[in-house]
Amino acid sequence: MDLSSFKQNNEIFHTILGALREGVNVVDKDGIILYANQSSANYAKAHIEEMIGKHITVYYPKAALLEVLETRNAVFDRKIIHETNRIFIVNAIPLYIKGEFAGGVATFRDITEIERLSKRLESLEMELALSRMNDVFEAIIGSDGSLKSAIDKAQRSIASLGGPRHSVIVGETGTGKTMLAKAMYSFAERMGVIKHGAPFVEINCAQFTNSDIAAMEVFGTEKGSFTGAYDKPGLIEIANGGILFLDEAQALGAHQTMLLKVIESGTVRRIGGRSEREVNVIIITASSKDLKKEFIPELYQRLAQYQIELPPLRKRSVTEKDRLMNYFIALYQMAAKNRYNITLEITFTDKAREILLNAAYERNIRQFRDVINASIDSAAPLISSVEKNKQELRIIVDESNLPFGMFTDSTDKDLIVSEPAESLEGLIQQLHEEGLGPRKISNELKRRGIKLEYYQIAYRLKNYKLNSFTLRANKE
Ligand SMILES: Nc1ncnc2c1ncn2[C@@H]1O[C@H](COP(=O)(O)OP(=O)(O)OP(=O)(O)O)[C@@H](O)[C@H]1O
Repeated sequence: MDLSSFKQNNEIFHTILGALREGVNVVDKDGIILYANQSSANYAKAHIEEMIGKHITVYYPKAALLEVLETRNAVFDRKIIHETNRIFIVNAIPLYIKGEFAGGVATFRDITEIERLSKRLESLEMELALSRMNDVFEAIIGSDGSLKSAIDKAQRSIASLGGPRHSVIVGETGTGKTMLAKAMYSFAERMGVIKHGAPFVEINCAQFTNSDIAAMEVFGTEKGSFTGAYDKPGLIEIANGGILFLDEAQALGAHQTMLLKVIESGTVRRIGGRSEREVNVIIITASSKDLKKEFIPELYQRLAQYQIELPPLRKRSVTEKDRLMNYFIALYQMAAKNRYNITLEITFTDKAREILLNAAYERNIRQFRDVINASIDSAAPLISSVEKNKQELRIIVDESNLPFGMFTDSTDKDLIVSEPAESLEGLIQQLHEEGLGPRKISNELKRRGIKLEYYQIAYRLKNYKLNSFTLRANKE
């Protein structure tokens, strides 16, 4: 088949194909364009006349037709990202004339908008799933296991027939107290106990330098009560109609009596103020301390009825820890999808997973989450080195990616995760760059509680050098 015979034979088809909204390209067996319709020319931002006789790659560098010419097999529904960043869905078939291979024909459609919308839909679906997860108790991992009684109490404190009660959540740092308080808020909203959109006000009383300042924030101040004081509502007033979450409430010190008064009377008096203001607020206090020692007895008694206890991570079953781990991995994937539109497939090696699940975490679930994120960070490339338009990425996290301090050759059961969470690999490289040899690095690591022999370090350094050499060579 050549250009002139193609023209003579196909006048009618030219008219039909020219009217199609799909792009159509016909090439000979060398990839020279014999025919391109108007839609194809539009997509390529060219004129039909100039395209004819040129090689297909001039206008479509990643043309599926190239594969057809090479393999003589058809290609169906291939998604191709064009240089212009437009996405096409392409079908291409080999062309046989009188039994002889003569080239190929491709039809294609621009699906950029459809793709964009479907990605948006996907991310909205994920957001929705996540928002649901945040506001229903069932989505809290462990709600059907170690947190069952805590959640039962939380529900009762909000939706008992006698009206909502104030409560206290007790648990070590990072065990999910804030998360549970937020779930209680959503539950109260759903049950109609508070109005939809009612305030949820959260404050950590321990963040202030002393209990007087914390109290001024919580209860408000009245002008003239002390030099420089001005009229300012406290968080209790701001939370009126909703929920006030007082984290580390024991830090209110002697002002706990004021809190007790709010709970008893449903009124608040600002610091330095004379009048009482009515407030209708559900107070959820939280503490990581022994409340019997920390709260004034009356406040403790008042709240103890609804003392909701959250277990530390070490008391949670391996199955729950495993579910938590999968949940945090899913959150990581979701973040990459939303931010960079990249679908990550993250796999932890069995060994890495085992070490992570058996380590001890002083800051509980929060630290567990941070360690998982740091491990994935360490195994994943930086976004700057991810190929443009890359949509899928596979990440394997092995033990070398786990944060420093977790890695050990010993069989100790109690691995303590130390901070900062940096990768062991990174630390070795850093020490090496500071001029230390394998033996000195091994000693330094031992000092930091990591047992790694000098020959193991030498091996890692060799790999590191090879990698950085390859990197440099690629750049040059
Ligand atoms: N059961 C759970 N299921 C899923 N995620 C959880 C669970 N418990 C805690 N988390 C997550 O762990 C992290 C820490 O939880 P949170 O901030 O609620 O802890 P906390 O007890 O309030 O900590 P602190 O005492 O330091 O304020 C959050 O990212 C939270 O979403």
